[in-house]
Amino acid sequence: MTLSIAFIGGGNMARSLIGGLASRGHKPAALHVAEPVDSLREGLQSDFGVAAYGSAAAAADGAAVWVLAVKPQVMRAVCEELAPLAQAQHPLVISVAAGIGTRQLDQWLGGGQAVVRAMPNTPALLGAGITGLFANPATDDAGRERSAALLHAVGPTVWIDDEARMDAVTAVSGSGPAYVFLLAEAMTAAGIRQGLAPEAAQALVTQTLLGAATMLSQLDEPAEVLRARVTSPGGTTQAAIETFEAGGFRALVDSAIAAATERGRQLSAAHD
Ligand SMILES: NC(=O)C1=CN([C@@H]2O[C@H](COP(=O)(O)OP(=O)(O)OC[C@H]3O[C@@H](n4cnc5c(N)ncnc54)[C@H](OP(=O)(O)O)[C@@H]3O)[C@@H](O)[C@H]2O)C=CC1
Ligand SMILES: O=C(O)[C@@H]1CCC=N1
Repeated sequence: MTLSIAFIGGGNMARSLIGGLASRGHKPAALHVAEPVDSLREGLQSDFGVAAYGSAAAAADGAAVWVLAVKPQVMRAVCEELAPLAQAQHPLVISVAAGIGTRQLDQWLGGGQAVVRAMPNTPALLGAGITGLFANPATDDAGRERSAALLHAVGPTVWIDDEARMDAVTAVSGSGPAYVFLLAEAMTAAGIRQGLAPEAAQALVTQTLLGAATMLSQLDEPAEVLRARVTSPGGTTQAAIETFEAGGFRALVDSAIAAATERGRQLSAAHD
């Protein structure tokens, strides 16, 4: 029997997960979504054939797994609305929200719930995501296996032992695709400034990022070694890398990831 899964919130992240699950053969009728925005709800229905609802309780009622995919700022209100149903049905609850902790989620849902915190990323849409997972003590082995299997449909999963580290997972891989897209934007604009046609610049940048990421994932060699192989002494790459280093590239990346990690902590504290 296909597992019935209710997504509460049908925005960017839910769409990526639903798209990934649907394309990997999960029965669309077993995927329920609650989403207040008409256009998003209708789009999910027409694109993936899921059952879409305007209210969280209608989507969640009877589902074995609830995936909470609303913004952190509305999570408390959503959980408190769902608490009576959670107490009656005790689903496996998986939250993908940045910052919000399992203790908070459990408390807002009325207590005694199996709660898994998951941090996926949008490449899940193409089955190319990665998800960090943390389970609260009320989650049994079956619940851990079930949540890992669900997220594994859209990419590899990594269990994180210390929940505090989930903010670092969020900062590195949850937000990470946006950093790569920013790099793509900047490289494309720079290529155009050097005289390339926009379509050519975009094609060159996209395939370069894909090729480099494929090398990182398929060759058992560290980034540093792969970089050295591109960098001929006194050549073009060296000129670029020296410019990056002189501009404080590594320190900037470090500060950006520290800021994202800290924002996760703040989101938790703000909703305690
Ligand atoms: N986007 C990403 O790359 C990632 C996001 N996340 C996490 O996923 C969560 C969702 O993010 P994202 O998808 O980007 O956000 P979105 O705003 O795109 O999606 C959230 C959706 O939930 C809807 N919503 C609000 N209240 C309710 C409710 N009571 N019941 C059902 N749906 C409701 C929102 O409607 P409305 O706009 O009207 O409020 C919105 O359409 C966040 O907690 C985020 O931290 C995690 C990993 C990666
Ligand atoms: O920006 C955010 O807060 C969410 C969490 C990770 C990616 N997007």
